[in-house]
Amino acid sequence: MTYIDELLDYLKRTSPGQEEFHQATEEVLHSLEPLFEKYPIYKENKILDRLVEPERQILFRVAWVDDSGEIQVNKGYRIEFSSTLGPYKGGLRFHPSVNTGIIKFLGFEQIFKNALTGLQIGGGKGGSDFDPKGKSDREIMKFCQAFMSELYRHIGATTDVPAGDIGVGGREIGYMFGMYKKLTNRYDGTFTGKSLKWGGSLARTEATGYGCVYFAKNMLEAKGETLKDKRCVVSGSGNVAIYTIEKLYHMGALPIACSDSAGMILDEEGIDLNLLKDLKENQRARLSEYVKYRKNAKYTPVTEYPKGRNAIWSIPCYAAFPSATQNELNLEDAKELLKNGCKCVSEGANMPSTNEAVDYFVEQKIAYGPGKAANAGGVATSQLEMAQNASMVSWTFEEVDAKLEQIMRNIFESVSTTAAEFGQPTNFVLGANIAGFRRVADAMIEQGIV
Ligand SMILES: NC(=O)C1=CN([C@@H]2O[C@H](COP(=O)(O)OP(=O)(O)OC[C@H]3O[C@@H](n4cnc5c(N)ncnc54)[C@H](OP(=O)(O)O)[C@@H]3O)[C@@H](O)[C@H]2O)C=CC1
Ligand SMILES: O=C(O)CCC(=O)C(=O)O
Repeated sequence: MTYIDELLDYLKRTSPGQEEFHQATEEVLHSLEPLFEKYPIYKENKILDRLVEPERQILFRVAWVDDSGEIQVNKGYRIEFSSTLGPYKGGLRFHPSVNTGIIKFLGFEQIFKNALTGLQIGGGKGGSDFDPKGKSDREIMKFCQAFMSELYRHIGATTDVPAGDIGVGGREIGYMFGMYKKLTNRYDGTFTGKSLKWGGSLARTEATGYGCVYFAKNMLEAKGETLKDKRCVVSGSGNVAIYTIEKLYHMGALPIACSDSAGMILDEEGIDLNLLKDLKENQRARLSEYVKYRKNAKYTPVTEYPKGRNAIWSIPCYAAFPSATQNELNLEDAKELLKNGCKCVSEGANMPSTNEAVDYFVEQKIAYGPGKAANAGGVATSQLEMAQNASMVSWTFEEVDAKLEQIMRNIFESVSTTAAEFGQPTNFVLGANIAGFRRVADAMIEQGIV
C-alpha cells in the first residue's frame, strides 16, 4: 500500500460514513502523488496527515420556535479546517442534506481553493440541516438568530469569516449579522456577502458565476476557441447559476437550460434572465413557473428524468456549467455530454462531478475546470469585501470585476503551468490540486508543527 492509500484507508476507518469527505480526499490525494514522489519534504513533514484533520470542529444545537409555536431543533456546524494562509473562510450551507461529511468535504476543498486565489485566506465551512424551503420570513429570521446565538463566539473579522452557500443568501446574512452585532457589540467585517446598504462589496453577488465563466474563457482561449454564439447549459437556478447565465450573455453565448431540485427548463431561444431573476430572487418560486410566461420553453420534472441521471446533461451543448450541488453529474452524464459535442465543463458548484466523471473529462482532454479553480471567484471577491471593510473604502463595480477577472486569469495560469510542470498540460485537476496544496504546504513548513 502506498503512503496515500494508507492515509485514505485511515480516514475511512476513523471517519466512517463521511462519503463526500472520502470522495474529496481521494480525488485530491491521488493527484498529489507526482508531487510527493518528486519532493519528499511534504511526506517528511506529514503535511497531508495534518491537513486532513480539521484544526477545529464545532457542532452545536440550534433550538428555535416556528410560526405555529412548536419548538424545532436543528444541527449547527462550523468546521475550521486550516488557518495557515489566513482567517478561516468559507460559506454556510442551510439544506436538509447537511451532515458532517458534507461540511468536511466542503471545508477541505476550500483550503485549496482559497490558496489558489493567491490571497490570505484559510479554509472553513459551516451550516445546518435546516430546510429554508417553505419557511416564512419570520421563521428564517428566528432560525438565523438561534444559529448565531452559538456561532458568534467562534467567528471574527480576523479569525473566521463566514459567507453564503446553498440556502444562504443576502437575507440570511443580514439576519445573522444583525444577531452577531447585537451579541458582540461589534460592527466589523466578520461576514461577507453583506448587503450593499451596510458594508457589502459590489460584484460579490455576481462573482462566483462571473468567475466561472472567466475561467471557461481562459481555458478556451488557450485552445484558440471562444464562447461566442455557443449553446450552453447551466444546472441550478440559484446565485451561481443566475450570474453564470448573465456573464454567458455578456460573452455572446446562448444559455438555453437551467434547473432546480424539482426539474429543468429548456428554452431554445435563450433563457429569459429577467424572468429567471424575478422568479428566483424576488418571488422565490419554483422553476416550473417559468413556462407559464415563456410558452416556447419546455419544463421537465425530475420524476421524468431517466433513473440515476440528471437530464440536463443530455441537452446538446458546447459548454456545461454544473452550478447546483455535489455529485449532480455522473460518468454516464459525462459520456453523454461529450457524445453530444460538449467541449468545455466549468464547475460553479463544489464537487458537482463524481470522481469517475472527473477522470473521464481528464482522459478525454476537454477543457475541464474543476470547482476549486473555476468557482474560486466567489471567495476571492469575499476577500475583496474584507479588504474594503478593513480599509473603510468602497470600490466601484468595475474595479471589483476587473480584480476578479485578473484573479481568475492568475488562477488559470497557475493551474495550467503546474499541470505542464508535471507533464500533464491538460489535466487541470492535477494542476489545481498541486498548485493549491503547495502554497499551503510550504507555509505550513515555515510555520512549524502546530
Ligand atoms: N454562492 C457562492 O458564492 C458559491 C457557491 N458555490 C457552490 O455553488 C453551488 C450552488 O450554490 P448557490 O448558487 O450559492 O446556492 P443557491 O441556494 O443560491 O442555489 C442552489 C441551486 O441548486 C439547486 N440544488 C440545491 N441542492 C440540490 C440538489 N440536492 N439537487 C438538485 N438541485 C439542487 C437549488 O434548487 P432548489 O432551490 O430546488 O433547492 C438551486 O437552484 C453549491 O455547490 C455551492 O457550494 C461555490 C462557490 C461559491
Ligand atoms: O465567499 C466565501 O467566503 C465562501 C464561498 C464558498 O462557500 C465557496 O467558495 O464554496
